[in-house]
Amino acid sequence: MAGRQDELAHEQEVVDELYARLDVLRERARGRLRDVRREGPSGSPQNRSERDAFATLYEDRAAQLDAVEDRLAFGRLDLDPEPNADSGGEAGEAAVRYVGRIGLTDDDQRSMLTDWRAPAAEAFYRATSLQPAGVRRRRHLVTSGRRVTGLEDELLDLDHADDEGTLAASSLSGEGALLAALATRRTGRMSDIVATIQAEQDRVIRSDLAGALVVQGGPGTGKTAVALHRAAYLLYAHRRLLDRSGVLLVGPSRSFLRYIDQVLPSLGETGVVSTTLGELLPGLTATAIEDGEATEIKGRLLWADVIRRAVRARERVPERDLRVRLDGHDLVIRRRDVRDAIARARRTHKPHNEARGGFVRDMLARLAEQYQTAEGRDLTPEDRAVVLEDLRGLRDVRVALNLAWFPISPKKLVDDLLSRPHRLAEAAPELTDAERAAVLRAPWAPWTESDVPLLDEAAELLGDDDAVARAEERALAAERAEALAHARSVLASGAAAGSMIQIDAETLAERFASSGPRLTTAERAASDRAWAYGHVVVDEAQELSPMAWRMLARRVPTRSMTIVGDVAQTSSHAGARSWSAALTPVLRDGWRLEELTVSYRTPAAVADAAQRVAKAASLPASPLTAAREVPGAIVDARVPDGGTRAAVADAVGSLAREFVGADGAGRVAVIAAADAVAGLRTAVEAALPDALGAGEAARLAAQRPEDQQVTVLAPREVKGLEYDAVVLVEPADVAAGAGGWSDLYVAMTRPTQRLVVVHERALPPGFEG
Ligand SMILES: Nc1ncnc2c1ncn2[C@@H]1O[C@H](COP(=O)(O)OP(=O)(O)OP(=O)(O)O)[C@@H](O)[C@H]1O
Repeated sequence: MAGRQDELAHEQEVVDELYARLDVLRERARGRLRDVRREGPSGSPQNRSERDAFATLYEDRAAQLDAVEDRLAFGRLDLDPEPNADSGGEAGEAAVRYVGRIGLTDDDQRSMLTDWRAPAAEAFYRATSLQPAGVRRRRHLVTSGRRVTGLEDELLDLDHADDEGTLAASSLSGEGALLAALATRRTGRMSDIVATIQAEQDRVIRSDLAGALVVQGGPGTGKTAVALHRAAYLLYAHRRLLDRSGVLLVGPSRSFLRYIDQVLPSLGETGVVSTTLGELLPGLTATAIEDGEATEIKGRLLWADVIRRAVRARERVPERDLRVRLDGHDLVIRRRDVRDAIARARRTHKPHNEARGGFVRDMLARLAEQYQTAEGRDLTPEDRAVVLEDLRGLRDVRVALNLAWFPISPKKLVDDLLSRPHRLAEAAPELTDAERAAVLRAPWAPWTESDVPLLDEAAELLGDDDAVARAEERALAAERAEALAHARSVLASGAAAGSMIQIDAETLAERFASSGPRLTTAERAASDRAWAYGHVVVDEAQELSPMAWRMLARRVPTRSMTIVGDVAQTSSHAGARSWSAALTPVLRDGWRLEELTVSYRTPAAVADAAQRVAKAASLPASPLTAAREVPGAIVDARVPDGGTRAAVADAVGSLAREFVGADGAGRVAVIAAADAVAGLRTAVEAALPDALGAGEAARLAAQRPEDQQVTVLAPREVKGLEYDAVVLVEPADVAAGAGGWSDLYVAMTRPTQRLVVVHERALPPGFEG
C-alpha cells in the first residue's frame, strides 16, 4: 500500500497548491475591492459610476471564488502525450490535467485546474475503455474539506495498465465516488454532481444551445441535476450572449426552488432567474387552487383565440349614432366613422391599449371636420387644436369613445371573461355550456396558476400604453449608448487590464450606466414581463398545459430551451402524456428528445416495483435501471383494519431513529392521499416524543415547514424531492386521488434508502413482484 500512500501524498500536494492559488486570487479580489472602496464617494459622477462598476465586478469575483471552496478539484486525467517531434515522434510521459469546479491558472497563465465545463474536461465524463479519447487513466479525488481522503482510478488504456489501477469495467464512471454520493444522508437541499456526472448525463449537459432539448427520464435519473448543470454549462460556454439576455428557470413550486437553490451558486453561477409559473408575471402570485376540470379546460390552446375575441369585444361600433353639442353646433359620432376608425387602428397591429390613442385622434379629427363644416369656414391650426381639446374634454365624447375602444388592463379583461357568463359565451363559442360553467368563477376571485397564461396572453394583446415608461426607456437607451462609448474608451485605455476578469465593452457599459438603481440582468429580466431570455430551463415540465407552453415560448424568441420531465409522473389535468402532443403545436419541429435511463435515487427493488406499478397502470414510463442495490429497501407492513395511524407513527419513530441525525442531515417523509395527511400529521407529532425522546422531538417540532426532517405530505408536495426513507400509506388510496396512478408512481420513487409501505387494503397490481 506504500504506492497508494505516496499517490495520496502527491495528490494532497497538488490540491494544496490549488487551494493556495485560490486563496491568493481571493485575497487579490478583496484587495482590489478594498482599494476601490477606499477611494470613497468623491470625484465626478462618471468617476463614481466607474468605481461602482469595478466594485461590483470584484464583489462578484470574490463571491464566485468563495463558492467553489468545497471539492475545488475532484478529477485528474492522465492523457496520451502529444507525439514529440524532437524525439522522432516518440511518445513521452503522460500529460496530466486536473479537473475542478473552476479554471485556475498561475501568474504565467499556465493552466493549473481545468473548469469542468471546458472542452478539455469533457473526457473526464465521457471517456470509456472502448473510446478512451486519449485518456490513459481517470482518477477521482475524494476530498473532505481541503484534505484528500481517497483516490479512485479507472484505467482506460490497457496498454498502459499497471498493478495499481482498476480496470474500468463498470458502465458507471467513478463508481465508488458515485455510490458514496448516492448513499449520503439527504439534507433537504440538492447538491451539485460535478464530480460524478455520468456519460449519458454529460451528453445532455453539453448539448447545443440552439433549439429546444427535451430530456425525458424516469424518477431519479438526474433530470433536475442535469438541467441545472446544463444551465451552468451554457452560461460558461455562451457567456457573452447569456450574461446579457439571461436564463430563466421555471420550477413546479417555491419549495422545489428552495430545494435546488444552492446548486447553481455552488457552480459559480448566480445570475439565473428562478420562478414558478404562478409567479412568472411581475407583481402577481397565483396560488389559488381549482379543480382539475377547470385546469384542463383553461390549459387548452383555444384560449389564444378566446382572449383575442375578448379584446376585440372591447372595440365596438355603437348601436346608434350619438349627437353631441359643442359651441352650439350639433356634431354626430357616427357608427360608420367609428367602424372606419376601428378598422384603421387595427391595421396598425399595435396592442389594443396602445392603438387606442390613434383611434381617439382619428375620431376627434372627424368631429373637428364636422365642427369646421358647421362653422362654415376653415379653422386655423390654432383653432383646430382648441376644438380638438374641447372635444376631448366633452364627457359624452369621452364616454362614447371609451365604449367604442375600451382601455382595459389584462387582469380586468380576464376577470370579466371568467366571471361574466355573457362575455365568456361571446368569446368562447367553442366551449360547451358545461365547460363554460366549469371555468366560471366569482368576480375578483384569487388567481390560479392556469389563469397566468391567460393573463399573459391578454397582456400581450392589450399592451401597456405606458407612455411615460416608453419615454424613460428611450432616455435610458440614449444613456446606454453614451456609456458604451465611454466603456470602449476605458477598455482601450487599459484601465480594466489586470483585473483577472474577462469583460467586454457592452457589459462594462451596463455597469457604468448611472441612472436609477444598478440592476443586474436577472433583476431587470424578472421585473419585465416582456423580457426576451436567451435560454429557458423548465423542470417537471410534464405538468405544463399547452397555454403555459405558449407563454414560455414567447419568453425565448430563439426557442432555446431545456425541458426536463417525465410524462409518467404527470398529475395536472392539463399536463402532458406525450411530449409530441404537448410541444409540437407550439415548437413545431424545433425540439429534440434525449432520454435518461439510470435511476440514481431509488434502490433497485424500489425502482423495479415502481416500474411494475407503472406498467400495470399503463403509464408512459421510460425504461429505468437502478444504479445500486440496497438490502431490505422495501418493507411491506400490512396492518389490520384501523391500524394505519399507529403503524405509521411506529414506522416513523424507528426510521427517524435510524436516519435522522441531529447534525441537520437525514430526512423521513410520510406520503399519503391528500385527505389523510392532517390526521397522520397529528398522529406522528404525538408519537415522536416517546420514540425519540422529548429533546429530539422538540428540535424536530421547531423546524420550519420547509426544513422539516420528519414530515407528512401529499404526493403533489413531494414532486421532484427526495428523502432517505419514505413511509407510503395505503397505495390504493394514493392512486385513487386527484393525480391517479402517476401520483403513486411519484410517491413510490422518493426514497434513496428505504420504502416502508403501510396498508390495510390489498396492494395495487404490480406492487408485489
Ligand atoms: N451523476 C450523479 N452523481 C451523483 N448523484 C447523482 C447523479 N445523478 C443524479 N444524482 C442524484 O440522484 C438524485 C435524483 O436526481 P434528480 O432529482 O435530478 O432526478 P430527477 O430525474 O429530476 O427525479 P424526479 O423525476 O423524481 O424529479 C439526486 O439526489 C441527484 O443528486
